[in-house]
Amino acid sequence: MPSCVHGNSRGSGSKGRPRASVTSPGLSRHSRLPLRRNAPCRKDDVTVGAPAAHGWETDWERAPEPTLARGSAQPVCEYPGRRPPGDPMASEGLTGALAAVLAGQGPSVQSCDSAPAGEPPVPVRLRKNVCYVVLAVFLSEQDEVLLIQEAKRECRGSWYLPAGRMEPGETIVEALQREVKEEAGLHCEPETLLSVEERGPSWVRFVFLARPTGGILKTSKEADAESLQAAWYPRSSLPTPLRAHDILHLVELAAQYRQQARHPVILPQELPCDLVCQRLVVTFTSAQTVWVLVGTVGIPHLPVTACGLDPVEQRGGMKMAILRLLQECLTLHHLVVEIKGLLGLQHLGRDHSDGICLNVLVTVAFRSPGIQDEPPKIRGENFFWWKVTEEDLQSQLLKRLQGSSVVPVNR
Ligand SMILES: C[C@@](O)(CCOP(=O)(O)OP(=O)(O)O)CC(=O)O
Repeated sequence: MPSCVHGNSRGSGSKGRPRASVTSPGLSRHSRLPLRRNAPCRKDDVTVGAPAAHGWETDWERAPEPTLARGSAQPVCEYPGRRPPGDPMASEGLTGALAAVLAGQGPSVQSCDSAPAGEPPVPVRLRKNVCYVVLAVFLSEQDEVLLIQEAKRECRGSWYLPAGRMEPGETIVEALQREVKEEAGLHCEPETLLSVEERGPSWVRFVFLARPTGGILKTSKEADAESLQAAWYPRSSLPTPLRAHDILHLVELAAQYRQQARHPVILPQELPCDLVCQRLVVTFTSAQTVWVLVGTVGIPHLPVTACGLDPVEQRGGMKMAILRLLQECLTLHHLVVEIKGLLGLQHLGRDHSDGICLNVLVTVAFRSPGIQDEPPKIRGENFFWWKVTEEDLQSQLLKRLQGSSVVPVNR
């Protein structure tokens, strides 16, 4: 049975009683911030994106004061009258959720564990307070790249990859297919996410490796406001001028992926979300043992942090939201935190739910080189370290960590 490790909560906060890491008017102290205005914020209201192999049937009643086991090296909380987070039911739920996230899927997001201070985050609105961009890299077997010639006044005549801003109500893949059809005349299917670029939570670009599935390449005779034409060029001799040189790195990413796929196919999961948020798989490894940070407010879950659209979080980028959550439970000054990249992406875009959830792999390690075979202490009751003991899951997670087998963010 996986063990859970809590920080010594007695000395911290309000007499060890668990508290919601995020408070919002009208919510009980033990709830998490609901993301969907019309969705109940039940404590265990989490559904797995894929058919729920591991249901969340547990009807958790928040126990009274947890008692600390005596004599244990690490204070291990026992919850009388409540299954402890290490309980097989909770562990099975966590195993299911982690397996789903590692498979590029993910539970839908109903609430978050951390949000910017002050007012609850406002729901995102595409083209109003967030801009999502889709971009396609087509790389033929002859190592040729599909480029389009821009028609816009400010960049007319320059060459770029097919790209464009998403429109309200469409999914990410629908936006990609629309932009490619408009600018290059081709039908396409995405093969995998290659990269995600962000300039803070209000501007995110999704870069895909894609393949043509039909249509007729747009020639200069079909020039219109979307583009002047499209053409294939050898990767070693792209036309000039380019609209921007940022696409050179993206073309190289595509070529590297073609040579050796560093991560499994990762495609957007059509799951609704109201905010720009990140579900974290925060890991600590020692030898071949791996722990994952788990949120305890409600039913044990992979923690979710909401990104703010305020100038501070804009300037700091989406990593700010990750560091904010970690600061709530860890003493970061003696730790090294590394954001490895994406395991998955969730968005639907219907019914005005324009949010996205990025499933992000993060590692935490001690700065000092000394041998540390236990994860860093956790402050408070809202999180604990879950030791992943299920063999297949543990080896999957270690493999992703060792190979950095994730979609890069801003790299
Ligand atoms: C990501 C871009 O470089 C290219 C896509 O922008 P466009 O101006 O081509 O968008 P549409 O008008 O919707 O087609 C723009 C940016 O945000 O940097």
